[in-house]
Amino acid sequence: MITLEKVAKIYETKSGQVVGVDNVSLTINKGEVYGIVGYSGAGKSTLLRCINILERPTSGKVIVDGVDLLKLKSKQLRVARQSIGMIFQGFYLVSSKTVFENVAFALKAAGVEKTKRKERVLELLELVGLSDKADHYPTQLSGGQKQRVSIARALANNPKVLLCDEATSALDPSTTKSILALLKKINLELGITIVIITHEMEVVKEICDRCAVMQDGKVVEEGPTYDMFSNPKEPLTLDFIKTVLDFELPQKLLDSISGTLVRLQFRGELAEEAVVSDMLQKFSVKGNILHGKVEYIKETPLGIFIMELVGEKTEQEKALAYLKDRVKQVEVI
Ligand SMILES: Nc1ncnc2c1ncn2[C@@H]1O[C@H](COP(=O)(O)OP(=O)(O)OP(=O)(O)O)[C@@H](O)[C@H]1O
Repeated sequence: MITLEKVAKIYETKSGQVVGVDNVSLTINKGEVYGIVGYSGAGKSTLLRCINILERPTSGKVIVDGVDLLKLKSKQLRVARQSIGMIFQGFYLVSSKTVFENVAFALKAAGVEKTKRKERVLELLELVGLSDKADHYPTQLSGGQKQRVSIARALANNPKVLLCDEATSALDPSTTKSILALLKKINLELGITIVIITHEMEVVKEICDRCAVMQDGKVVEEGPTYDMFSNPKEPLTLDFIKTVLDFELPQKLLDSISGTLVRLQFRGELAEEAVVSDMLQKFSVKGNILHGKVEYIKETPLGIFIMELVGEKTEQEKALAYLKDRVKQVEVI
């Protein structure tokens, strides 16, 4: 659905050139929810804005739904942009217009006739759960409701792609969850491809099928979200993963450990969870669980346990070999 080929954006500033995006090549599949994460200044916004040419790349190719956007004249580009909706952290609603008018405006701008607009706006407000707020003004809405209006507006002209620029960063955790649930519904029911930029791994964990990690304008790692969480390759990816799966043990506890400290990681299905109790029955070792969690990465469980194995050295070694045989990832720490 979206192909970026060696996309670069270099800003010319008074103090010299600033690299926004540095030769990024990516493919985002139709119907996918794709996350782009990175710290502030990594180039996420610039890259996202290159997808709908809000930011014109200095070089490279941007192909959306088979159309090479950089080859289009400005009028053709305006039409092509109708199939790419966008929402922002700051909502950008028109404060002097009602919720209804804010959404209707997008239809008017696309040339939809007045009689058809009303029906479509009501349908969109129903989709985002705001049918009762049609006559309200943006100042009368909560942050989550404002984002719902902006989602309705972005979907007005039936886009194939929805770009989300830190869409939940200004929202509290529970409102974030409800907006992510709405985006999930839009992706599943309408088949819209979604690209989300965020610095929150919780967002990626919740809805992204695949994701990319950016630093200094480059993509440093990319892949299925589950693989990124269960087997991060780059230190930066690990940094982000740790914001969700932090397993640092207090130094005082570490100082008191006499046995072998083991970190087990597996898909948290029940059958595999029995590995630990099987191991404790088979060998003369005790296992003290010091930390344990099953996280759901887009609904697929990932179990991580840290335990201390205590007992005779040879029994510990046998127990460890047994664990290594049955569990995909076992690490002595
Ligand atoms: N209009 C501009 N003119 C000059 N430099 C810019 C411009 N926009 C972005 N940059 C620079 O490009 C780099 C990438 O910025 P960008 O906003 O894309 O990062 P980001 O990862 O989205 O950060 P944030 O999360 O803070 O928005 C930064 O060094 C930034 O200063």
